Amino acid sequence: MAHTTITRRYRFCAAHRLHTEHLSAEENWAAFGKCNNPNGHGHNYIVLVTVSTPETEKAVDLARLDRIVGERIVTRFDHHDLNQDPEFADRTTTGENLVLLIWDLLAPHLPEGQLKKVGVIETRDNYFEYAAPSPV
Ligand SMILES: Nc1nc2c(c(=O)[nH]1)N=C([C@H](O)[C@H](O)COP(=O)(O)OP(=O)(O)OP(=O)(O)O)CN2
Ligand SMILES: [Zn+2]
Repeated sequence: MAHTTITRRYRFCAAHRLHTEHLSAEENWAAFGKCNNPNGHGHNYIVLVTVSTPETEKAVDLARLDRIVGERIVTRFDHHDLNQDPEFADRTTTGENLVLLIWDLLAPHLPEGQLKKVGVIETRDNYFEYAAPSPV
């Protein structure tokens, strides 16, 4: 069945430090280099949310999508330190972990099966993505 997809762009600014309590100071530095600096650093994150709808269903309204992403993601992370977020208590604040967390925070609030992909642009050169597994 034909599907249409829409990708909408959101933004937030946040600080983080790549660090894990499971490694020593030296091991953290070896693993994460300058991103392990104790003072942390910031990014202007861009989040790309892709929803897809079969032609027989009504697509999620963009105003509703904005509200969900605003409440669940932007308000939660904008001008915050990601390392202080409870979901990162035992996970490093990598882009890989952030994109998975954003997926997990959004999926339960969207019509079942409509969330297809989440992308996070962290820097000019770093893009992280998680996509729903294709049905077999
Ligand atoms: N596997 C991962 N490695 C790194 C991540 C990550 O999320 N997953 N993140 C970082 C840092 O957050 C860092 O801010 C990005 O580092 P880097 O690419 O070095 O960014 P710069 O803009 O400073 O790039 P330069 O190439 O040094 O100019 C690191 N690693
Ligand atoms: Zn960083």
